[in-house]
Amino acid sequence: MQFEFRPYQRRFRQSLKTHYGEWSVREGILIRLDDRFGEITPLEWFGSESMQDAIELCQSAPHDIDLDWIQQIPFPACQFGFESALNSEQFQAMPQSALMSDEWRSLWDQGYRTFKLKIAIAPIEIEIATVQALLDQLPQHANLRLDANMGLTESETHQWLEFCDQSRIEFIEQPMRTDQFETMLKLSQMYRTAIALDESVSTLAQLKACYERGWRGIFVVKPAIAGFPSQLRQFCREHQLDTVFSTVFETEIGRRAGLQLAAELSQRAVGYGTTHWFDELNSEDFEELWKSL
Ligand SMILES: O=C(O)CCC(=O)c1ccccc1C(=O)O
Ligand SMILES: [Mg+2]
Repeated sequence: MQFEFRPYQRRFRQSLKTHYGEWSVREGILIRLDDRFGEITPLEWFGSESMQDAIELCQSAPHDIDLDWIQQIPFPACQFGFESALNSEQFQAMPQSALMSDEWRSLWDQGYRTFKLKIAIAPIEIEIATVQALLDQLPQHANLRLDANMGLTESETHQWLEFCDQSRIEFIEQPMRTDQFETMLKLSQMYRTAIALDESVSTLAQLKACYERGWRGIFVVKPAIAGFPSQLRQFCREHQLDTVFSTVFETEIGRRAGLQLAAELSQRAVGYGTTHWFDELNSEDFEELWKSL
């Protein structure tokens, strides 16, 4: 197969604020194998390879690539990009969760019924009050998820879970650091509100390790950084994992491949409602995306 690649940069309409700080430009790589497309979107702070690693891998690739070469790729975001290019089929629509910016109403009008809010950015009392105010406004049948990106202490996590148990929150995502696994496991058994692991399970190897250590709560799966889709599919099926599939801000190319896996493997609304965060590279036509770079 003839291989080509094109790096891209995509600016957020407004920077995304998380516990890690602000994110203003997404960098990735579109790849092409004959007439099939794939996408590489590293997320180094989640433990994937860096953008530099991915570029170097693409630069060192032969012009004519075969399956053996693809199977030897050592990096998870590259594994996803190449293998999903081989297998790009059609995808099925799934209910989507919108990553909230300021306004939920326009997202509601676009059809979203599940929303996700980043927390652990401001002091906890302020954030709990904000979430309460939001719940007071949202229609009863809306779902709300909270994502702390590892930013809470154990006592703050208790505080949030107590609040969530009194309200209607679907889950809290990655409340604490990955080295606090045992504490999160204990907390997941103490409250009605579920905990979803995200940073703890960003690659398939980590996901397997958390399963083996006893995690039976929700697993956030970011297929674009999880490694070979074929291996991910096999593990999720074998163990009937309760999963939420989630974007790392791919273009439509990586996103379709992720949604296709989600439709096969997950029951929950997918965390791919993020197109409102970008003005550029929003086309749904792969050829057009490719040509624009
Ligand atoms: O999962 C979603 O609903 C939206 C995507 C999201 O929050 C995200 C996007 C890029 C990197 C990290 C994260 C995250 O879940 O922490
Ligand atoms: Mg998360």
